Amino acid sequence: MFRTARSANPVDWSIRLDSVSKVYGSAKSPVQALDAVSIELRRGTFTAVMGPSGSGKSTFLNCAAGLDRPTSGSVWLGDVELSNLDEIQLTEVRRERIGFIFQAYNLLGSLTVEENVSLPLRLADRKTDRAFLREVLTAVGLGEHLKRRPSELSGGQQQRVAVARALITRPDAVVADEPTGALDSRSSRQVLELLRHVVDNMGQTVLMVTHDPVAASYADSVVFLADGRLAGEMHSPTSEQVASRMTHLGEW
Ligand SMILES: Nc1ncnc2c1ncn2[C@@H]1O[C@H](COP(=O)(O)OP(=O)(O)OP(=O)(O)O)[C@@H](O)[C@H]1O
Repeated sequence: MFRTARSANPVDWSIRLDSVSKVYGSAKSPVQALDAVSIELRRGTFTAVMGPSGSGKSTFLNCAAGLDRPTSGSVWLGDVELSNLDEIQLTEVRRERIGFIFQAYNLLGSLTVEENVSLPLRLADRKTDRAFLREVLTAVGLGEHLKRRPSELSGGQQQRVAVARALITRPDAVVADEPTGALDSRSSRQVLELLRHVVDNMGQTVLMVTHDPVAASYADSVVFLADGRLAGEMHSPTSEQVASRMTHLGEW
């Protein structure tokens, strides 16, 4: 249903939030995790989300990627409004149109590199395009390790498998929650350069939550959150500028 609408009516943004609020907890003691956040992430751009602890970054990412439903407001993935979807449709959208990268890699230990990467296609009952699989594995620098299992790879290599897995469905957007949080600085740099590469050379849209100003400096723009609200945006950021802005936002 949504596929037809997408091709008939292309839109500029990959992800769009219109006045999204999220309230957790009970009516007696509500926690306003997001407060009327509106933003448009254009296709083919790399956006980092930063903010003090508890400012709503993960909630923002989860709402943007359909992992959580806003209390009010609307979230669009291309021309599909996620709140109009039932749980089955939302699961399908997440599986086929969004690539996920988490801090803990979340690979399946019993599967090889190749099997981990093609798993989203098998789950969606889609045929694996061998040429694209090879292209993606080469892009992440793992073309020589197809038959290895995650335990035989370094943390950085495992995260690059996770990046390949996120790309294999050719999603509308890739969302990454602290993708370098568990990596040393060299492996972090490789993963960030890879995310930059998929934006610049594969036209992907990337949304990344991070605590690290150096990681944020790889993005085209940084969105700052404070107390669940948008607290500014920085284009072509340097790590020094990001660190300085964060210091002004409070403890982080
Ligand atoms: N499931 C939940 N139930 C109740 N409150 C929640 C829940 N998830 C998040 N919160 C609260 O919502 C607010 C925003 O949380 P969120 O995890 O989005 O912040 P964050 O910026 O990602 O934090 P951190 O940097 O520490 O990971 C916090 O006050 C948090 O305690």
